[in-house]
Amino acid sequence: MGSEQRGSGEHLLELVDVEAGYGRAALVLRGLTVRVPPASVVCLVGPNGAGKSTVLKVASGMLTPRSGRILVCGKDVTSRRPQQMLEAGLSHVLQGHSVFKEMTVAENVLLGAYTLRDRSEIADRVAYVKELFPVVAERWDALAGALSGGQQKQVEFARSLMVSPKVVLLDEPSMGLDPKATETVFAQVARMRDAGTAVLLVEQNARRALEVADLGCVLDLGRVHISGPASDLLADPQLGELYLGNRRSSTASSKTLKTGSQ
Ligand SMILES: Nc1ncnc2c1ncn2[C@@H]1O[C@H](COP(=O)(O)OP(=O)(O)OP(=O)(O)O)[C@@H](O)[C@H]1O
Repeated sequence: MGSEQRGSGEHLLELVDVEAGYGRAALVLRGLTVRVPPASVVCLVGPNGAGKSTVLKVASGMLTPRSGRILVCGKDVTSRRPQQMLEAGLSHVLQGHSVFKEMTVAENVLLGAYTLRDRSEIADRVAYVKELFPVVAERWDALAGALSGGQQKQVEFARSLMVSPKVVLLDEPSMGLDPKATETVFAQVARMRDAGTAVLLVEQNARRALEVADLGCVLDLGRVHISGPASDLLADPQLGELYLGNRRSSTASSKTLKTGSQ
């Protein structure tokens, strides 16, 4: 087994040489390796259909890989079911809006605690998410449907944090939001990271997401095409033109970018 296939234990989450697809259709992920270090935001960018959301589905157990390994803190959790992945420390915030609009903010957030039995632990987590997301505290008893799209997204973040995950998997959190709400959501992603929860982030808004991220991976055709510090991806003129909508760019800093996996 090569070093690429062994878990280092230094990362919270590792997907190593993962191949995955849907049913009998062709593979979507073709030997992909992505690693999430502690207290970091790792952003996956790339063209439509590259397999970004599929990476998150594999990590949360919604899709079983055909080969490769998934490790959480060095422990092999490959092929576990969604609830077991949640228990291992991986919490998935799906694309689109998943709040229950006819329920209160409190009820929505507490749904994230359904696996917890200890009342004092639940109370501690409620206090934690209320502090992290002030709007959750302010609108605790309101119907979730009465909140704006950006506020509802923060309710989803709060729900995902109730189980004290090691890594939150965020799929397109800015989708459908106006620019102001998008800014709030990205600021909250940074706050989650700063408060100690690592984030694996998929975003169409690649430039803004890389500004928040520590590391970036450019996916293409189910593999990591380039990876490195997010600031270097942002500064790379070729990547800027191909993936970030730059017309032209001034600085090239490709020396810290790696072709392939992190
Ligand atoms: N449930 C599914 N069943 C069959 N094929 C699927 C399913 N979900 C995704 N795919 C296919 O897998 C490929 C990768 O999709 P995925 O959603 O992971 O890409 P993506 O990089 O997140 O794209 P986008 O930026 O458009 O969201 C696409 O060809 C897509 O059609």
